[in-house]
Amino acid sequence: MLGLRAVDDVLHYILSDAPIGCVKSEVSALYLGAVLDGDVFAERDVPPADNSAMDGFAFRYEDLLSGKSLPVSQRIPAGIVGEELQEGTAARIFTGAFIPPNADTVVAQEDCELSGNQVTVSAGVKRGQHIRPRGQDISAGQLLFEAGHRLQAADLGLLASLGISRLSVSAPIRVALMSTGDELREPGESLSAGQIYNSNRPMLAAMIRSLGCEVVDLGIIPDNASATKAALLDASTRADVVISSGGVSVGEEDHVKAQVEALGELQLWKLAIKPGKPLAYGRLGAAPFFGLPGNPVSSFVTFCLFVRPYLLKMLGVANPVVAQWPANANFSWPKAGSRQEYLRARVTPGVSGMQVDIHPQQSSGALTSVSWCNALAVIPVGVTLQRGDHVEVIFLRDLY
Ligand SMILES: Nc1nc2c(c(=O)[nH]1)N[C@H]1C(S)=C(S)[C@@H](COP(=O)(O)OP(=O)(O)OC[C@H]3O[C@@H](n4cnc5c(N)ncnc54)[C@H](O)[C@@H]3O)O[C@H]1N2
Ligand code: MOO
Repeated sequence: MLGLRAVDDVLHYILSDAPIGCVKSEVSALYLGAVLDGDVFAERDVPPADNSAMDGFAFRYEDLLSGKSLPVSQRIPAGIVGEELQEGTAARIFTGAFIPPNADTVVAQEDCELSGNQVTVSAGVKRGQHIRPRGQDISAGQLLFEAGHRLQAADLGLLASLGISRLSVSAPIRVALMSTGDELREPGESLSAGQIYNSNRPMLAAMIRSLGCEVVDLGIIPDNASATKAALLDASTRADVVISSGGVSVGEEDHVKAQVEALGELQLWKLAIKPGKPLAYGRLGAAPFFGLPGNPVSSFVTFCLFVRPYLLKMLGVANPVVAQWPANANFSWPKAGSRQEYLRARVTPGVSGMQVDIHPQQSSGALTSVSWCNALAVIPVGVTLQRGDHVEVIFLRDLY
């Protein structure tokens, strides 16, 4: 008998059930969200040589002690290697240019006076100033990333600074996406009476792609047993993971669950969560299956909380579960619920910490609340809140 299961138990169960090691590795051009297959060590120093942090002049510190003007003996733009600096002379130098041998100090041009070819320093100087030393950012041999790290934008820049454009990463997971419902039409099509537009498809597809996975888009599937069965079968042969939305509740028009049971195995159904109670999880042959509830907010929340960490775990990410942060409720929650609630919330900084407001419309059909929010506020089972009470939030920016 499958009852209402607690959110944390379900998360623990599905993550320990996620097939790991089945995703192939491939040497690939690097991209946002790529998951590294092995540790990455630096093979060189960055920057590769001492270089100037300023546009100005490079000197031997000793030559500045007299305060006399010095002749400029060479000009070193970035990209040009200078010659050894002759004693008693200065080098014109630009930001990023390598410091010539024998020079040890740079003075910004604002602190110098140039008269003809003679330069005089007009400010106090410290030995070694304005020089970025070789290896200041990265030293050869340094561990940069551990296996399972997901590349962020700055990581792509960091790897590029080492000359790395390709690495072994987890191959993208193919995720089949089907939207069930006779009432659904795609944007661009005209609507007849009783019909609505398919909002889950672009939303879920975007979230799947934001994880570096590929979408196998099966479009809209009608609400009948044979079409649902055929689509699930097709999906399970073409994809590594199958995701449907809609048709997982208890009505006789809800065919997904029965067909998953007929074709494979239903391992979980019905969670103590709001929105998203009828989430289904199981297997279609080798392919894991997630049946997300049709209500758009329920689809969004269950994808973020369960499917996202599951796909990341399959990709090899070590800690796929998103963090919850402490904040202060700027609302009251007088009625304790029997399901853990994920309220669409907006978190703003305040003098006494993060302040959390909730959207006035918390219906699981109201996507405006998701567009409006920057966080989900987590209200555990049986909890009531007064304004000012501690509440935990999940930031949406951590989910993409
Ligand atoms: N008698 C009961 N009825 C319902 C229960 C229940 O326990 N007993 N649970 C409710 C809860 S909670 C949810 S959540 C929904 C989930 O139902 P389904 O997953 O079967 O979803 P559908 O019935 O197909 O659709 C629900 C709702 O969402 C709209 N929808 C569906 N797909 C899309 C889409 N791709 N884009 C936009 N909107 C979509 C659909 O038209 C319905 O309005 O069940 C409750 N019922
Ligand atoms: O669990 Mo449902 O998603 O509340 O509407």
